[in-house]
Amino acid sequence: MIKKNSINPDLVEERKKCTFNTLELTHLLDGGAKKTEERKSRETFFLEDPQLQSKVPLEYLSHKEKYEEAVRKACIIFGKVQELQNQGRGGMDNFREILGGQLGSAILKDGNPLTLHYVMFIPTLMGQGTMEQQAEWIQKAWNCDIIGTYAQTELGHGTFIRGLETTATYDPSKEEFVLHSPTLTSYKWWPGGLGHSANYAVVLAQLYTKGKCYGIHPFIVQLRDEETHQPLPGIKIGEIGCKLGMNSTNNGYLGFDQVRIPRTNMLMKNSQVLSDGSYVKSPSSKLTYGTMIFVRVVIVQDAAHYLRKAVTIATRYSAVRHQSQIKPDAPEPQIIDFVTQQYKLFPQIATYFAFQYSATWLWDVYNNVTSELEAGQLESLPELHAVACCLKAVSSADAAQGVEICRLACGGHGYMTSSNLPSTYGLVTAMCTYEGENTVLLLQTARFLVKVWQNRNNLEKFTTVKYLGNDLNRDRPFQRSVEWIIYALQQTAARKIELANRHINERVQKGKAYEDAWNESSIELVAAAEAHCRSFIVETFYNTINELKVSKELKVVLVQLLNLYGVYTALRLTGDLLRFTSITGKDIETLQAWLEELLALIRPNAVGLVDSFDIRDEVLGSTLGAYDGNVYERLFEEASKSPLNAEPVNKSFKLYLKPFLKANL
Ligand SMILES: CCCCCCCCCCCCCCCCCC(=O)SCCNC(=O)CCNC(=O)[C@H](O)C(C)(C)COP(=O)(O)OP(=O)(O)OC[C@H]1O[C@@H](n2cnc3c(N)ncnc32)[C@H](O)[C@@H]1OP(=O)(O)O
Ligand SMILES: Cc1cc2nc3c(=O)[nH]c(=O)nc-3n(C[C@H](O)[C@H](O)[C@H](O)COP(=O)(O)OP(=O)(O)OC[C@H]3O[C@@H](n4cnc5c(N)ncnc54)[C@H](O)[C@@H]3O)c2cc1C
Repeated sequence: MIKKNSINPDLVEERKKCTFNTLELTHLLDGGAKKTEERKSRETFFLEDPQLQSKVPLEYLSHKEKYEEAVRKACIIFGKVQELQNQGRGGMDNFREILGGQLGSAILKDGNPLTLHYVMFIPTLMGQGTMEQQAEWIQKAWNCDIIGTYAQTELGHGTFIRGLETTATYDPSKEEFVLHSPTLTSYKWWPGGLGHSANYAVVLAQLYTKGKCYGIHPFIVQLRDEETHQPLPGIKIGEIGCKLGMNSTNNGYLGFDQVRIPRTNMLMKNSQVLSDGSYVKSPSSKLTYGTMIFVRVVIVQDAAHYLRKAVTIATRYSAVRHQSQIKPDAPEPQIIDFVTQQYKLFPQIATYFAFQYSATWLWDVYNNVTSELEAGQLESLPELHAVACCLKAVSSADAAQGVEICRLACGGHGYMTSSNLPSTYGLVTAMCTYEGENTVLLLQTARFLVKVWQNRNNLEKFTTVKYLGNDLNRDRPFQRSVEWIIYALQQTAARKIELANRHINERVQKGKAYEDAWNESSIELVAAAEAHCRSFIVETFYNTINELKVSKELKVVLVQLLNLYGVYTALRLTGDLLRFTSITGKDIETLQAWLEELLALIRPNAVGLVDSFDIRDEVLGSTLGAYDGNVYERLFEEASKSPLNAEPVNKSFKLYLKPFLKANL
């Protein structure tokens, strides 16, 4: 039914209006023309493989069938990844695309049961294993001779990992650890792939040796027989059931009944238990948390990718959809011409760019700090932890909200699963919880900020908090510029940190314990961490755009997006700006007028911008967002796949409706 090769005329017109070269932007976002070519070839390699097509839309499968289909595809995908590696075409880009929102969510729409193997099991072996342990385990894991997961969270504790209850007690007579789950709440609960896919796990447990507890440590534990996949003796394992989304990830539970593992299965790069049971301390107890930092860093990139996918769908749909009237007797406009619609969409486009640049910055810093840690230098770890926590929290929260705004922007059709917006929301909103619940992570950033604030005469060693050295009383008069907005956001963040710190101190002076004072001030602390993060994101966007070497035409558009992101952020924080800077009501009107001007300036390039993201139709997976804009034909085609439409009369008519109708005659 879909008219092949026919592009919706509205989209044809939109593409004519574009003022810059979309290919130039595609190359910029990919990191160069060669990278674009490589990405496209990878996409073709995966997306055009007939084995990776699904006959029936996922939504119509049962929970069990979904899982089985996901495992089938996951095995093919990673078989293909190994094929690429053998051809010398392997590398990080493959993994990022295949496990994240860029490509992975196209093939496995509702999560991948093997993700944790690559995203957490292997990185933990690499980051926490000694050289000998790496030699023993990593090759097996890369070859997929074993499949692992990361089992940290328990039924009773996810956030407070010092409170985990699983124990690993050293028995020097046999040189073994005994893993045990002493209570129901100590059962591991949530690890991806744990239910029925993984046969190994890195298990985080409280280490006991010589009668003393040394806190949580990572252990490699075999869960299932390598041949039969039967759970090993003492292992109680299963899947935790249906969730809001990610229903193919096979999140599982796990209990231990006195399970023995060799001493050498404790990952001992940072701390060790010697054969006689003596404990050798790590240079920092927080090195055990290294894998979590890694995943928080990659989540920022993933959040950006999901957001650009959603906004591509909603922008193309808004260019094709006609509804209502702006003037009497005028034809129904494209809904993208309603300014309120532009206000829903264009800030999401700008937000994607903002997150993309922060994600790139964070990835580079993460790699530098990791090299420093390898060399035994720990100085930069607290700042990396603080910035990774707040960027993970703000990007996941804003992306989830942005995807929901895009869904609402598509009206009723956005509510269809075939729009792919509901399931995208399911994937993105999970990010707000996993890998550290967002409020908790913002409080971690606040802890760092308060400490820095208390020692703000000594800011040289930091990168992200230099502004805390500025004189808070030095006012910069309002200007309609991003530079002023950055100043205002930093001023707001600094003031909020100062206030929260002051309120903690006041509470302490009134006799409260510091921890209680902290808890009572925590609403302000979270707000301070968020403000700090927002000022960082705008500043990073600004610095990146200033350094870009691109054509004049593209630069103009990127600066418009930067300005839009800045003014949109500022207007969302109007109350804060009025409170912490000398901005006036009149100045706010100026910002509002600027926002409206920017929406109008971006309007002709909206479709061009999302086209530049160059997301294939299979990756969008949406009836509303395809490149050709044949929305209504696609909606009909998808409706025809409903199993209820396979027969004109459903058996429920005979069974229930007919007798019911008769009874009411
Ligand atoms: C192969 C390539 C792949 C590419 C892939 C690309 C695709 C992406 C796909 C993504 C899919 C991802 C799927 C992942 C699924 C989710 C997995 C999980 O949730 S797993 C489960 C995830 N679970 C969670 O995330 C649990 C969240 N909970 C926690 O992280 C912690 O318990 C806590 C941080 C909240 C508190 O910890 P606690 O020990 O009580 O700490 P205190 O508060 O007492 O602070 C003490 C001191 O420690 C400091 N510090 C703290 N952390 C760190 C750190 N990481 N570091 C350094 N320092 C740190 C802190 O600053 C403080 O310093 P100071 O002030 O004293 O100087
Ligand atoms: C889809 C998904 C996949 C996951 N995959 C894995 C996995 O593979 N491996 C794994 O080990 N875990 C996994 N998890 C678990 C995840 O990491 C935890 O759910 C997460 O860290 C939050 O912990 P929690 O569930 O205990 O929440 P809780 O900490 O109970 O949070 C509940 C509320 O309490 C508040 N709260 C808690 N502590 C504080 C505090 N100190 N200050 C202020 N407020 C606080 C929170 O802000 C929140 O509002 C996954 C979770 C999800 C949803």
